[in-house]
Amino acid sequence: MSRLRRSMLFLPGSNAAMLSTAFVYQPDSIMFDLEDAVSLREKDSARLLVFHTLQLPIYKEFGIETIVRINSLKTEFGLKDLEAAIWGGADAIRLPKTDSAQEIHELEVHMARIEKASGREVGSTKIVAAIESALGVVNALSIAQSSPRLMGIAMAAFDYLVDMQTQRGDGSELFYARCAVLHAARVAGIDAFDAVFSDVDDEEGFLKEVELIKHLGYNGKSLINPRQILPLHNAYSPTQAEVDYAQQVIAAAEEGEKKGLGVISLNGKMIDNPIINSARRVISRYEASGVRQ
Ligand SMILES: CC(=O)SCCNC(=O)CCNC(=O)[C@H](O)C(C)(C)COP(=O)(O)OP(=O)(O)OC[C@H]1O[C@@H](n2cnc3c(N)ncnc32)[C@H](O)[C@@H]1OP(=O)(O)O
Ligand SMILES: O=C([O-])CC(=O)C(=O)O
Ligand SMILES: [Mg+2]
Repeated sequence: MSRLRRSMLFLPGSNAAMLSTAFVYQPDSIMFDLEDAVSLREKDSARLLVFHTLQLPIYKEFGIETIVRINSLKTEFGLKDLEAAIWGGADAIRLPKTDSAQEIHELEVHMARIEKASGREVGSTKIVAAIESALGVVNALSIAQSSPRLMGIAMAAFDYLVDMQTQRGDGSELFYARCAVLHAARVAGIDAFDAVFSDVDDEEGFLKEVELIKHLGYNGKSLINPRQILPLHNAYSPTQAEVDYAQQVIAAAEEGEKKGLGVISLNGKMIDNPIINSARRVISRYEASGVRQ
């Protein structure tokens, strides 16, 4: 199974206390933000802080993937952010407000140059493209297929909903975009991350949203608060009943194969390849993250 990316925890790159302690919460990925969570007057100091934090061995020791959200390359900060992220050793760059594949191609050229200069293997730094506009949603497939560096695309709901001239409601306002981004990711064979849920005190609302995006097929979600990590990981772990059933399916499939049967039956239900593959996915999720508590 590929790397687990259920939780991607955002934190403001200007917040020294959060930067030095966030590993204790053990998200799958941590995202040092240099874009919208950092004020204009803190852009330079935040970049320096993030550069130094990336070099702390503790994030690697905890197996946490490090991602830097840079400012757009159209701003005066973007290129400096990219230099700091790559020289600092970030695993991936999150490009905000990605509207086209062309923007990823421009980013790649700079990344290759900086990797060469810093002695990093060319191509080793990954990209996550954040989709934050109607144009980005319409272009999601070409964005998702634009580079072998892309490890995922992320739905960014705040800016997207402003562009759509609406706001957060019952989820119907995001349904088309969520599906489009997810389909693009699946066609491209990369991960899909859902949007931030901003009311950190509303655990019930958060879990409802997590159930929806998990059911749609998202790999995980961008988060803004450590209190959201455990409930998310737990929701993504299979239940004991799901694990038991998956084990029965795999045992029945192995038995059927020994007997040379193409189609087998378990408790009166037909078991075929899609069901066996889905059972294998449940088992690998269980092996990676345990059973739901
Ligand atoms: C639209 C966008 O662009 S979203 C992406 C950019 N936004 C962000 O990065 C915001 C990140 N999140 C935050 O800054 C904060 O969680 C807030 C402002 C949302 C809420 O802050 P608080 O109410 O102080 O959170 P809370 O009381 O749960 O904090 C508890 C502890 O977790 C820490 N913490 C909170 N959020 C984070 C975080 N994202 N990463 C790491 N640590 C965090 C706090 O520092 C605090 O630590 P302490 O107990 O050692 O003092
Ligand atoms: O990228 C994200 O997940 C958060 C964000 O900027 C947005 O929703 O506009
Ligand atoms: Mg945004």
